[in-house]
Amino acid sequence: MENPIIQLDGLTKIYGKVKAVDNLHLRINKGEIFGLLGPNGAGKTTTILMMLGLSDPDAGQATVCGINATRNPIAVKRKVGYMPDNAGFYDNLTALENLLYIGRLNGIAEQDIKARAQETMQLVGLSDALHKKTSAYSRGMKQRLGLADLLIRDPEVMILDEPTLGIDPSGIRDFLELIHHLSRQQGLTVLLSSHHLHHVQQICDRVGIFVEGRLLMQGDIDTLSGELFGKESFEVAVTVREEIPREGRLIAALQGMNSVVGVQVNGQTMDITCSTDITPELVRFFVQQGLNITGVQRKAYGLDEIYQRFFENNPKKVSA
Ligand SMILES: Nc1ncnc2c1ncn2[C@@H]1O[C@H](COP(=O)(O)OP(=O)(O)OP(=O)(O)O)[C@@H](O)[C@H]1O
Repeated sequence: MENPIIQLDGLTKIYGKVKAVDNLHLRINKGEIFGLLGPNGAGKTTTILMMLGLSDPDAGQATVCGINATRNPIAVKRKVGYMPDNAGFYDNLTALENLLYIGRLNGIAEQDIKARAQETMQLVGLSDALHKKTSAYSRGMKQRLGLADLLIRDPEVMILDEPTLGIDPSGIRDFLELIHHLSRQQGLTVLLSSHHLHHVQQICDRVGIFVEGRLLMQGDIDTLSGELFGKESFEVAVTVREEIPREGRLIAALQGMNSVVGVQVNGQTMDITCSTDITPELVRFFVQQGLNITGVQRKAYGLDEIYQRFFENNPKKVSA
């Protein structure tokens, strides 16, 4: 059900001759995790700054939590936590001291601050490192502390600019799971920008592909995949013990099956492209043919393929 907490209507920002953001319309629902994807210079940061009321649009408007961000930036800042890609802390202070400082700056009552800071550190999995100076924190720990910095202010929306940048691969998954968990547990709306498609894919409910200031596609992964791959949405690789002839009765029968779009033979593996997921029917077919299946793999198109296909279809956008 539609329940937009972020509404961008015709949002436009022009720098000289560059339309950094060009007539952007976007709705993000309460509790949703939305991924803003796009190459460098696409206009992601400019959009975020306008949503926070830190940059004035040349046309259109950004409404966040029902507040016009341009007219009332202070009210928006109370509802929205923003983590830039270079969030910094006072290195000579401990993590707890940093959070207490942020809590005070944000007007949290003195008698509540310590308990709130400790509770928030627990939420982000840093309870054991409360008294460590942030100079000794790894990049992954700093990003968790960055989340704590937002959460202590009890936001309704979190905007995270390239949150996984610089975190080692094993830490990225945990960090994204944490964002997902927090969003679901607290009903938090999350907008995150990223270049890392397969990371984003793990947790985003919907994504938008943003190029040269324009949102060119938006939707969940299945919808985007359907739009770009159409009839070739699924690929099933079936491996059998026997060598498969490249032509003949078997291939013709497969090609005649409903929703099969293409068949390719590679030794003992057949790659079958189809418009619907007919994996069970394919398995049954192979067994009926007396073949010994040793492996079945269904490949659904992910964001990497979606992105690649998008730019194949729109070569002009590659230069962006
Ligand atoms: N203050 C500014 N003055 C002039 N041009 C700017 C300014 N800020 C951004 N731009 C231009 O606007 C366009 C969009 O930039 P923006 O930083 O929003 O992109 P981005 O998608 O966030 O990219 P990145 O991932 O590199 O940060 C770029 O062409 C950039 O050069």
